[in-house]
Amino acid sequence: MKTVVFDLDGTLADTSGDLIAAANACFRAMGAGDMLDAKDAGTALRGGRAMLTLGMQRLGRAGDKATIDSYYPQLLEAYSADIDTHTILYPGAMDAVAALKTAGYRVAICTNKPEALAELLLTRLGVRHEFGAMLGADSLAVRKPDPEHLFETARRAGGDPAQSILIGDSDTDRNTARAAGVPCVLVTFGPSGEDMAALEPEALLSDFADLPRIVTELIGEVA
Ligand SMILES: O=C(O)COP(=O)(O)O
Ligand SMILES: [Mg+2]
Repeated sequence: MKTVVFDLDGTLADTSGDLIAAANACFRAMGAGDMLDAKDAGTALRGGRAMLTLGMQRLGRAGDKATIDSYYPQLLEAYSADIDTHTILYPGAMDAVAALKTAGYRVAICTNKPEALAELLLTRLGVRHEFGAMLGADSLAVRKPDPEHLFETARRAGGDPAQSILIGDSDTDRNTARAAGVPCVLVTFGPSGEDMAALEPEALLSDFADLPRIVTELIGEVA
């Protein structure tokens, strides 16, 4: 069974606002001010450690890995307390998911967000039940860019891993798909949109309305 596997942050949802707020709560707890703002959305979509690392650089403490490690749990706690205040699904994302399911594809999510947070966010957004499987960063012993994370996501959705496709927004997603030997579609509507073409995905996606057609072109129709 052919499976369309989606990344979450920066692909299905713009989570950057709530992620930045959670990171700033940590910097305030350190006695610093808000170190990140909306212009740091690209860093936010790479996850909590990326945001803490950038803020510590701005504080002139770039090498302070111990502080980053010690504040990471606090960041996750702040984030889970306010996970869907600013977060929105990208326009047309769920219409594309519905169209893919109607066409017979399995749909699933493979994210490097911790599984419990991804579950919470998808449930709050009211869309968890739309996906046949959802694997997070800690669901397996490996995570993206290890291709097994993608393969196991497809399997748990009832799909054939070799007949999957990954829709993502980052070099991690691109590298995962390449290691898996499956096509990759990268979205261009996020903050790093103009950099996506340089990663040479099999297709670029600027509007979710185009996704069903692109998927069929790349992995074929469901028989
Ligand atoms: O939180 C991260 O590291 C990124 O999450 P993603 O894999 O859904 O983009
Ligand atoms: Mg992403």
